[in-house]
Amino acid sequence: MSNNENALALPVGTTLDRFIMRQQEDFPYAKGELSQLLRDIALAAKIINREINRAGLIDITGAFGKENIQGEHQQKLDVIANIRFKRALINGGEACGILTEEEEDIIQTGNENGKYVVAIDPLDGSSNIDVNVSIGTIFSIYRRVSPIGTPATTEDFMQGGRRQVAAGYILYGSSTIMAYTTGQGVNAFTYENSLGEFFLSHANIKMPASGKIYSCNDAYFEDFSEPVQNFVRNLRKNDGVARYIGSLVGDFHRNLLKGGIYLYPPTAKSPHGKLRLLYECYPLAFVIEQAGGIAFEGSVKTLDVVPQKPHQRSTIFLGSPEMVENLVKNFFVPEFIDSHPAINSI
Ligand SMILES: O=P(O)(O)OC[C@H]1O[C@](O)(COP(=O)(O)O)[C@@H](O)[C@@H]1O
Ligand SMILES: [Mg+2]
Ligand SMILES: [Mg+2]
Repeated sequence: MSNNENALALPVGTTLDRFIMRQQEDFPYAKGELSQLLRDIALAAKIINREINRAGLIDITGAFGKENIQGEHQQKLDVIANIRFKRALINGGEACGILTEEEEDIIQTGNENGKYVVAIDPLDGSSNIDVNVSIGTIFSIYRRVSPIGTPATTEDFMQGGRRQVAAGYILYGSSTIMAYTTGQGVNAFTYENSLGEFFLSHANIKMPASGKIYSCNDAYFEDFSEPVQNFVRNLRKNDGVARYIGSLVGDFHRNLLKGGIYLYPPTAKSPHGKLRLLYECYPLAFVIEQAGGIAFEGSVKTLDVVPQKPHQRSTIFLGSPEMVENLVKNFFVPEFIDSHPAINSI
């Protein structure tokens, strides 16, 4: 295209679809199933984006009136998002099973020839739904280990964080962004409402090595272990900037772009952490490692945590590498480091 033509008709950019197809070309054996799965997730995200944008105008705000497997009161949008993703994955045909925050058991999609399973947090940041604060979706994809042509099994989901073939999130904020990795870096796409398309807006994201931002719920500060309290105190003393939206996806995305650290240590209320390993911690750990950051559970890297149960919780410290290393190497007591040799791999 000539410069005049580009000046006359500004290029709109690379659509998510086109980017997925180009990435697929890197995998000569690929048949397009993972590409289709990513497109199915993007489609559900577009529909949820439309519903979130007009949530106050249609009766989809407030509590749904039931509790989920986590013992949390479901919001209507939690349930709606769960339905939308299930439907998109069932109709898409590539996922044989789904594990979702909103349901206890694995969902059999009926696509027994599907090669993948998806673990998903359909709506992240539920406490912010009705107050127009950024919320999100988090997803993690594995190639199944159970035989093709049979129902999905728990084993398909319990392969461990390093077996994810793709992971990412959608942020429904001032703009809607889908960011994901397939192990070849992290790219983010911004949704263009009028064209109904996601366009590449952040190519090959690299997280700043350090930063000033720390994100943790200060209300639990007294519960934090002394090393973590000292780490936060030290940040406060050294121009640290406290930012906590209370939506993991929102806090994560900001810190990914600006540098920073998100901490959800053990608390009295959540002694094993609050966040869920399979559909919150693992996927964001995959993304952050691909962007040059570190995700740490407290004694090992998050992606090296061995999964025990589908809905298990985990503590997490994830962010800019220098900040996580500083926490682990300078604030964790030597005895703790000695008794947790994996720390030295940080
Ligand atoms: O209110 P707390 O304890 O700080 O927890 C906030 C965290 O809980 C979450 O809302 C949990 O996710 P869900 O909303 O998907 O349940 C995170 O998004 C957020 O970071
Ligand atoms: Mg969540
Ligand atoms: Mg959720």
